[in-house]
Amino acid sequence: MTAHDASPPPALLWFRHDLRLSDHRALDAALAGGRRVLPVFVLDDEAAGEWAHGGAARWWLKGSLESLSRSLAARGAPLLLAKGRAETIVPALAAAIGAAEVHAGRGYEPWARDQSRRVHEALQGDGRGLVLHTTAILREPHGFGSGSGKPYAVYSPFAKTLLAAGDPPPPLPAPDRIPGVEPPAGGETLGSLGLYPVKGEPDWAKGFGALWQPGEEGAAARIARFTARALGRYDSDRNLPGIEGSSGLSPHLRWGEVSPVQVWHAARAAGAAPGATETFLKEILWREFAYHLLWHRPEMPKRALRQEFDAFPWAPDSTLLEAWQRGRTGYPIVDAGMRQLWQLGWMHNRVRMIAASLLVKHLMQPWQAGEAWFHDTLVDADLASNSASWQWVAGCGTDAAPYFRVFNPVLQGEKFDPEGAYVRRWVPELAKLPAAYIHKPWEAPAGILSACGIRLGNTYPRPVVDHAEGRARALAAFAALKKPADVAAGEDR
Ligand SMILES: Cc1cc2nc3c(=O)[nH]c(=O)nc-3n(C[C@H](O)[C@H](O)[C@H](O)COP(=O)(O)OP(=O)(O)OC[C@H]3O[C@@H](n4cnc5c(N)ncnc54)[C@H](O)[C@@H]3O)c2cc1C
Repeated sequence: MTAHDASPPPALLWFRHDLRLSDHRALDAALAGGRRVLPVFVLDDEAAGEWAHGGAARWWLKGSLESLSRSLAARGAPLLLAKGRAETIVPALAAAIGAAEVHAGRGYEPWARDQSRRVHEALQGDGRGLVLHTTAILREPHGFGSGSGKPYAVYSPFAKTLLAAGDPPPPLPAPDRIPGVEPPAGGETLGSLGLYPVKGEPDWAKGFGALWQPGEEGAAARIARFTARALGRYDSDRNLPGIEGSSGLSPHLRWGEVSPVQVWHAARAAGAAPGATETFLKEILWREFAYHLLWHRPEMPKRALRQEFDAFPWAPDSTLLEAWQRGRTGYPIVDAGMRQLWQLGWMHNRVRMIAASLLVKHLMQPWQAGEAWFHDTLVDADLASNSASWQWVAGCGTDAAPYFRVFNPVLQGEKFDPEGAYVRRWVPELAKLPAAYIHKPWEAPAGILSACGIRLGNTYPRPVVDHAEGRARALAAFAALKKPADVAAGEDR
């Protein structure tokens, strides 16, 4: 027997939502015992169905795959790109290279779970195995529950348990070398995957590159920037959309260019005030909670978790929806957020809450319509966090903001963007308004409006709905579902 014969059979590493080389447990396992590896990414839009990556996500994915391909090639194992059904492609490639095992990160979306099952069955039929690893989250949701053994439905005890469990084990380093195998012929190229640009569509993502650097290096740079500049003031500044007060890590986490374990340890190592670090880690746990919920309530992207909301009298209206999508509601903070989303593929968290609240409460549009728009336009579009957050805002999630708490978009703007810096940047037609009117241009005296070049209803819209009227209508609809006492307890924030 020659030394070559004695080497173990190669392994196939199937990259899914974990487009990195460091702290990658599936990669680590694939390489164990000195195995050679074939790294593969499969674009399987059919499996994802209506949740196939949206436009902004596809822009990101292209950049991320480009970066991953470069890193893999430099280490000796070029990435094979493929397009089609994973349960056909992965077993065929495993057979072609004689792999005994396929290693991959576990998927948590209902469609990704079905996909894992189909790939597993197809491989099993060939006498091969699919080994799934935790690459995207901190704690697997299955078998993890509250004292009574039931899955968590409320965030606080969930977060408390995870914080009490202590820091996760340290992240794994990226391997220096990845011995590859000769890839079978016939893969796709980044261009032939057809992610972006889409033929016949305008180049709507042309502004994205100024802010974002998809890929593992971009993620590391963003962590370094955040821990050096903003983590120490995260407690207060994360709510201010006009400054860089949060990490901007969401798309990097979404695509697994960095793991939550790495983010956790980087935040701890930064040595910021314990309060600020803990507040930040709790946000990472909101993401974790969303995955926990999605695993245990796979209907979450489509159906209200609180069933009484099935009877809510939503009033779908395409004109109102479009005014919201285009940033033309007449509420400056909302319009600024919706335009930031369109131009950068990202929106500040506080403004996501205000904009989402206006859509589902003042405008009475079904939360699923907002969820779908975010899915298509966010570079961090993530089925778990997106659906959990929309249900939270709409009041129909298990641990949601009470429905009667209707955000006042003027007060929210004045509180979190007091000088109007954020509105001035994203709604330039209001840029010259004094701060006193920037969140309520309709209250500005005619002379001021005209001096600022604003003609309400022309250069900038009047509010699509009056706040007090919208709030009253939403509360009345809610009252049909709930006891009046719950409604009376409402407050204007
Ligand atoms: C209606 C609505 C829809 C949303 N859709 C998404 C989505 O599709 N994808 C997404 O990643 N986040 C979503 N969020 C959550 C949140 O707005 C973003 O994660 C955050 O704005 C990202 O900015 P950041 O990285 O600077 O956050 P930071 O404040 O720096 O937080 C650090 C990380 O914690 C996680 N995180 C923070 N807040 C939340 C939260 N409320 N829920 C889940 N994870 C959180 C993110 O991974 C984030 O990168 C949504 C929120 C709302 C209100």
